[in-house]
Amino acid sequence: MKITFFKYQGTGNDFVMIDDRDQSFPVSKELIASICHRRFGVGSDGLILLQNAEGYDFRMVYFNADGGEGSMCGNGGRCVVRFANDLGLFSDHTKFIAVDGEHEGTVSGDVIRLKMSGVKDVQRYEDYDFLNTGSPHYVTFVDQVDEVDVVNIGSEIRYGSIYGPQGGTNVNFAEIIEENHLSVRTYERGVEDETFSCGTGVTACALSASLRNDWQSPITVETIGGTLEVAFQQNANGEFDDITLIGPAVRVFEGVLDTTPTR
Ligand SMILES: N[C@H](CCC[C@H](N)C(=O)O)C(=O)O
Repeated sequence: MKITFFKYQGTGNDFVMIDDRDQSFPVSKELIASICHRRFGVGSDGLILLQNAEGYDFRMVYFNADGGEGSMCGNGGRCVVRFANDLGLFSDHTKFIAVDGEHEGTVSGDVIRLKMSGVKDVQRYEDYDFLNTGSPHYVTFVDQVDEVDVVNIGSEIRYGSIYGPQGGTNVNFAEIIEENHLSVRTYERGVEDETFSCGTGVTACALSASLRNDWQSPITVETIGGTLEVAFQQNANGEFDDITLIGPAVRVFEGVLDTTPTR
């Protein structure tokens, strides 16, 4: 079976994107993992299906590189907004549905803004915070993020901490560069590696830093793959809403997949 696909990336978090409005994509963990594989397939951190959804411009269905259906993906959400715009599904403002609920997005030149789910509960501990920004994130602050062994420490926390048994967590290491400015590296579950950027992780780090340092919105976050901005509001109960993830998302190429097994 031949399937046309597109490759998108947002700050170096890359995705295979498929227009699945006719729902013909043969979803299977093995097929998706083989497409995302960087040696045997196209190579990506995840795969996204754009489907029709009643009452919305589209539905985003996200899978991690291991082929498992993931929770929300912030950079993938920004990329699918760009994809839907490229397909002509909306002109500058869109409303779509994803696994964690409704999202809004806007396109203005190079910049994609994605409204994220609200965050009610931040579990705070001395050495780290744990919060769900659409996906679960462990956030710890370090002095020199460049020096961190992200893969080894990240996988230890992902599998070994109390978060391991419940489906695991993504693990973020954040360094404060100056007020309202962070540098973040992320170990992503489902990719089981460091990625160049993680949108829900960057969002989690920004919210955690604002709580710990009393910073106001917006917060700028450097990742390996580029710069993102997180804007938010905190209501009287301390909950975060109107969270927006802002940054570039671009189409890289298109191609045709042969879904007969590649290995
Ligand atoms: N890269 C994504 C996160 C994917 C989440 C996934 N790794 C999981 O929690 O299973 C992002 O930009 O938010």
